[in-house]
Amino acid sequence: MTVLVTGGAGYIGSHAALALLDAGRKVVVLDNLSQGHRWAVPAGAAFVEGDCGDYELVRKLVADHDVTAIMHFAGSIIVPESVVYPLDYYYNNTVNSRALAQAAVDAGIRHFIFSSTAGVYGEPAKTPILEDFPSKPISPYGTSKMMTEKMLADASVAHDMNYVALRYFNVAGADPEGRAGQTSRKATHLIKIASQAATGVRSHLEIYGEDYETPDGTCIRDYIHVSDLANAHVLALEYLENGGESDVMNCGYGRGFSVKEVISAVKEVSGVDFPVKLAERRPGDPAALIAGADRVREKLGWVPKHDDLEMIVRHALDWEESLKTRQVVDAA
Ligand SMILES: NC(=O)c1ccc[n+]([C@@H]2O[C@H](COP(=O)([O-])OP(=O)(O)OC[C@H]3O[C@@H](n4cnc5c(N)ncnc54)[C@H](O)[C@@H]3O)[C@@H](O)[C@H]2O)c1
Ligand SMILES: O=c1ccn([C@@H]2O[C@H](COP(=O)(O)OP(=O)(O)O[C@H]3O[C@H](CO)[C@@H](O)[C@H](O)[C@H]3O)[C@@H](O)[C@H]2O)c(=O)[nH]1
Repeated sequence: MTVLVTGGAGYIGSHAALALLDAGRKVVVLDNLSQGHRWAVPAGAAFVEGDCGDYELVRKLVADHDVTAIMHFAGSIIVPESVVYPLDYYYNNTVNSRALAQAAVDAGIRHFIFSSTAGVYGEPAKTPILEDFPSKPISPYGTSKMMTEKMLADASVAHDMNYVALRYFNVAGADPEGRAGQTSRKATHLIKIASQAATGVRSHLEIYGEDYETPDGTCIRDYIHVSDLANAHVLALEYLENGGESDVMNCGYGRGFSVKEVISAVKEVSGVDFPVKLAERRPGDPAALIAGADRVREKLGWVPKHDDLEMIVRHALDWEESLKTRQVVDAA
C-alpha cells in the first residue's frame, strides 16, 4: 500500500511526499534528478533514481514496493522554454507519461493523480476559468499536459484505473515548518525570483511586459500555497480510493494578483526595495489566469489553510534564507 511519487525530489512532489507521510502513508519517490535534489526527498520516503518513462524500472519498483497508487509530478515545467524546445517537452511530458501510464495499467494500479496545469486553457475567454472551458493551450508545455490528460481519460475508460488531473494555477511558497521549498536549478517563477532578489541572490527582477489588458498592465495569476496544493493531492487519493469518478479539477484560490502586486508584497514582507526593470513580454504568457475553484472544494472537501499572499511570500522568503545555509543556491 505505497504511493509512487514521480518527481518527488522536485518542488511540489517533495511537498506532496511530506503530506502523504504526515497522513501516515508509505511513499516511494522516483526522480531522475534532472532538476530535483536527492536531499529534497523527505527522510521517511524510499528513493529510486531513474526515469518515469522507463517502463521496466517502473514495473519493478511497483512490485518491489507494493505500489497501489501513482502521483505523477515528474516533468518539464517552464512555459517559455517549451516554446523554444517543443519536442523536448512532448517527450518528457507526454511520451514519458504514456510509458508510465502503460506501466500503471499493466501493473494493475487502480489510482493515478496527474500534475496538470492552468496552461491547458491557453488564453481563456473570461475568468474565473471553469474546468469545462475549452482546452486551447498557447504553449507546447500546455499542449504536452493536455495530451497526457486525454490519454488518462481514455485509459481510465478502457482499464480499471480512475484518475484525477489537478490543474494547478501558480504554485508558490514553502512548507510552513521549513522542511521543503523550491530549489529548482533554473528558477523562473515570479515569487521565487522576487524572493531571490529580496535576499540578495539576484541583483534585480525584470517585469515581462507592462502592456497587457489588465488594470496595471501586468499579468494576473492565481497563486496557491504549495502546502495547500500538496494537501489536495492527499484528498484526491482518498477520493479515488473511495471510488470517486475520474475528473479534472482546478487548484487555485479563485483570486488573482498582478506581477506588480506580487512585487509590492515581496518588498513589503521582506523590507527590501530591490531593483525592478521593465523587459519585453515573454512568449506564451496569457494576460490573466484565475481559477474557478469550487469543484476541488466540493468534490474533495479541500479547505485551504494558506490563502494569503503575504503568508505565501513569507514562507518563500524563509526558505530562500534557509538555502543560504545549505549552500545549494543555484547561480542566478
Ligand atoms: N510549479 C508550478 O507552478 C506548476 C504549475 C502547474 C503544474 N506544475 C506541474 O507540477 C509538476 C511538478 O512541478 P515542480 O514545480 O515541482 O517542478 P520541479 O522541476 O521542481 O520538479 C519536477 C521533478 O521531476 C523530475 N523529473 C523531470 N523529468 C523526469 C523524468 N523524465 N523522470 C523522472 N523524474 C523527472 C525533476 O528532476 C524534478 O525533481 C510538473 O509536472 C509541472 O508541470 C507546476
Ligand atoms: O522574473 C519574472 C518572472 C515572471 N514574471 C511574470 O510573472 C507571471 C508569472 O510567471 P511564472 O511565475 O513564471 O509562472 P507562469 O508562467 O504563469 O507558469 C506557472 O504557472 C503555470 C500555471 O498557471 C504552470 O503551468 C507553470 O508550470 C508554472 O511555471 C508571468 O506573467 C510572467 O511573465 C515576470 O514578470 N518576471
